[in-house]
Amino acid sequence: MTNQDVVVSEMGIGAGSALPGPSPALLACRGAAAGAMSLRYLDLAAAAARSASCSWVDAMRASSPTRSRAAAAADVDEVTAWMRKHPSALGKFEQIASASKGKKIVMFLDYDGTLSPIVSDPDAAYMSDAMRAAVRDVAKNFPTAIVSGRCRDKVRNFVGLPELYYAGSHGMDIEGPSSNNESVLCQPAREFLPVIDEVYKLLVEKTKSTPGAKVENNKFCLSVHFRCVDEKRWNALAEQVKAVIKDYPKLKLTQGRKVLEIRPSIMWDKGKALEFLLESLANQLMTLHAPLSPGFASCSDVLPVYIGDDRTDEDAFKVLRKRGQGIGILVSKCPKETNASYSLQDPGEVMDFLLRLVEWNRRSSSPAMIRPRV
Ligand SMILES: O=P(O)(O)OC[C@H]1O[C@H](O[C@H]2O[C@H](CO)[C@@H](O)[C@H](O)[C@H]2O)[C@H](O)[C@@H](O)[C@@H]1O
Repeated sequence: MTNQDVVVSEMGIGAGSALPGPSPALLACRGAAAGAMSLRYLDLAAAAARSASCSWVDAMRASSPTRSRAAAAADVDEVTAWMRKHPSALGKFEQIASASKGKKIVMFLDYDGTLSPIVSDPDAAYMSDAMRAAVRDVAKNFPTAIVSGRCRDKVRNFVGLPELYYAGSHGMDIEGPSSNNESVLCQPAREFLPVIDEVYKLLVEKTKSTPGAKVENNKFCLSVHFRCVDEKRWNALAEQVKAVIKDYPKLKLTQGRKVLEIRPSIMWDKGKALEFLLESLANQLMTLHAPLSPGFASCSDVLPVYIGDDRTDEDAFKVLRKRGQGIGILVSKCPKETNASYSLQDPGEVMDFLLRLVEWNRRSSSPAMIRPRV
């Protein structure tokens, strides 16, 4: 197998398989990106005829439409239908709260596009102080983990809360709260470190002729950023990336928001990280409250809530669906194919949801008020 055949797993392309058919909703977003409103099925056929790198580029456009594009994205009926399937987690807050009654919430939060707004410079994706305070409050109430494509150290520095769990490099680098003696808990791709460093250097060299291109070293994976590159050069840049990784059959390409990601072809993703963390966190809860019991993580007493905005978060949403346990919330302004059950529009709404959850937990765990007799 050559790397030309390797996979954009989030789009459902297996090695050597046909191109993915973007959903009508995705096409609508992409259609808006092109300034056209009625692409849909005709475009599906056209999309299938394009080259693999074109499909990456199309998928990247679809995954991160600009605000005006998103606003124009789909017609009202399509948005209404999508919202019916993935209602607002704020609008349905009472439903979510009642699903968590008697259960211990475990909170999983993606970083970019979920806690911080998407910005042009990946090194300047700061989280607001208000969001940091909200996440700190969440962590006081529920075990909380940040699950990110970023290098673990970088995302921990951005968030700045040592009491949390962090899963960096799309879950391939997991650490516990800094108070733990052994804070690194899981690094399933350790053997790939030298090859990732090698490919990083090659990609920097290869892409330096493309104005605006940026390669980010996320330790166990790499990101090639397209956001500041003229769209006319996107196909050529995708080709440059493919030309480098074709010699590395143990690496695969995936796609995110205006980014191509290069990572080890191991069966590990944000979904696996969620399962690993659920097991660790649940065991920790059990040692605090009752004797350790194996398999507690699958017990119905635990309610994982995962909030994320990107294709890579779909691996975690899928795990929740498969387990029939927990709540997946997609952060998106426009219809996207997703395994999440609920939606929020942007990091501002994520913060409102987190604050509401904290307030609900505070009220429901405080002793009932004793009314004076009259
Ligand atoms: O899993 P995440 O925490 O969502 O990380 C995914 C990627 O996020 C970052 O890139 C994205 O955000 C940047 C800053 O807003 C933006 O410039 C870029 O276009 C987005 O793709 C991060 O830089 C990547 O390394 C992560 O893989």
